[in-house]
Amino acid sequence: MLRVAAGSSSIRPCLARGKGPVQTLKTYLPSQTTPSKKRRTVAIAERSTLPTVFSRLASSAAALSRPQPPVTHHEQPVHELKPALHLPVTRIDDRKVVVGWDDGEWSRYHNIWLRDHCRCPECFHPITKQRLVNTFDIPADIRPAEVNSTPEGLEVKWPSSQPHTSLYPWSWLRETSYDPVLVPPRTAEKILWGSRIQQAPPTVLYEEIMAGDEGLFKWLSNVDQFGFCFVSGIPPAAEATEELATRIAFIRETQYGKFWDFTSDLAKGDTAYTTIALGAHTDTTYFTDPCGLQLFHLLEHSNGAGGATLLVDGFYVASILKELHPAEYELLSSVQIPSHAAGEPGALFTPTPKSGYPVLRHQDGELFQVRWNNDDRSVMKGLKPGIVEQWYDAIRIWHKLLTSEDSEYWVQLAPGTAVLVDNHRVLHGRSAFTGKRRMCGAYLGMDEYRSKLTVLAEKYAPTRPPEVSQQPGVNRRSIWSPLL
Ligand SMILES: C[N+](C)(C)CCCC[C@H](N)C(=O)O
Ligand SMILES: O=C(O)CCC(=O)C(=O)O
Repeated sequence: MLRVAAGSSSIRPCLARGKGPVQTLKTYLPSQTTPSKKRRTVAIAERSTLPTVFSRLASSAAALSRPQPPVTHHEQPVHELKPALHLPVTRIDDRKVVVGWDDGEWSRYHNIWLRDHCRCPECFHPITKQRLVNTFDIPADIRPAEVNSTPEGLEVKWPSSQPHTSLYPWSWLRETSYDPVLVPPRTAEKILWGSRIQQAPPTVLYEEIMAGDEGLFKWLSNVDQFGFCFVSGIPPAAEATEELATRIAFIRETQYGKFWDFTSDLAKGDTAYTTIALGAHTDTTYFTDPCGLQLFHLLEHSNGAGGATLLVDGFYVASILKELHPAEYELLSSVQIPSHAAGEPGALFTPTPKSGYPVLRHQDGELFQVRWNNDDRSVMKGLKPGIVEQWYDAIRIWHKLLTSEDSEYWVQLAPGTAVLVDNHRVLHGRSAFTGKRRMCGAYLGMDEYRSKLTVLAEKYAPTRPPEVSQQPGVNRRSIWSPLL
């Protein structure tokens, strides 16, 4: 879900309608064989505690006109309307098991898929959450000997040649249903912003973060929503800043070192180590996997001026480009950009593939990464001749939007306040400066950041209680966690 922060753009009216650029979640269209989705009403008062209880229509002719699945031995024939615990209808259907839900949906699970996803302690390690069953020992044509709907879930008895009983909780089956997809992937709400974010930039107190995981969760949740978050009240020292960074995860070491403390002395072969202005960019575009987070803390700036920090929400600017210049958006989403870091004699970094990656990267139609550093861009050898000028037109429009007054958020950092930036979304830069300026900080890996946020969210914002109680002595994480 994308939302545009208040007053963020002159074109807001066209964005405001849908509360900003709204993600279009794929909508599943059931196959012809799927019975009507008309809701079945609950005929019997008693309902199980199961999150989804299949209930059967008792009387409406409309329901009976619908093709009914064959009655199996555990279904209550419609004429017997005695109170009973109603569970999802299940049946073996050649190479699949079919589950009928109380909302009229039907899910189909391939037999091989079910056997491969058994989570009993023999098949799935309860502590390490790793698969133990040998997928390749499962006969390709495996077929259940029996399926039963039980209050705990779908019970599958596998044939005597492979004797085994599996149990799949109903809500796990619903969550993982792929034919059809019943629960679309959850994406955290992103709040897109322009220059007016300066009125209320996300900020967390250093002491709150250092005091415990709740403060850390608040900090990272802000980064997840806004793409950046300030930390105020930090002791103006490199040591405290490094300690702050490692609250998230181990620091990602690069050719610039682990924790960096830099100034304009060209100690490293990069213009960051000079006094020149740096336009809005994301870092390490020359890595196959650009660094995930970047922490900046200005420790000193004396005898000079300038050196202001620039932040631009790449997702916000991309949403405007998509709205106003769809053809250029498409070019920035497809043309690969090669990149390099060649300022150190002992290193020459380029990504794999060497042809690089587009500025705007998508998964299932959703923008998930912005990669843009025009200074580090290599020779555009891969451009098709027929689109060279269009591509330059596209990056010119992109640059114009990035550098518009509406997009740029300028802030003068000072000792004691750091900023943590999602380097896959928010571009940063700085104005030229004079005098002695000392900046420290660190890179963190995207996977390490997402892991920490996920673990904190399990504790402070669980999406649902663990499906089944844990085996004693194992870690708190459910073997049925939707995150696995
Ligand atoms: C942050 N630190 C000063 C260590 C290095 C900056 C490197 C910047 C480089 N041009 C890039 O975009 O990756
Ligand atoms: O010096 C700064 O404020 C930022 C430098 C920069 O853009 C970088 O290190 O990537």
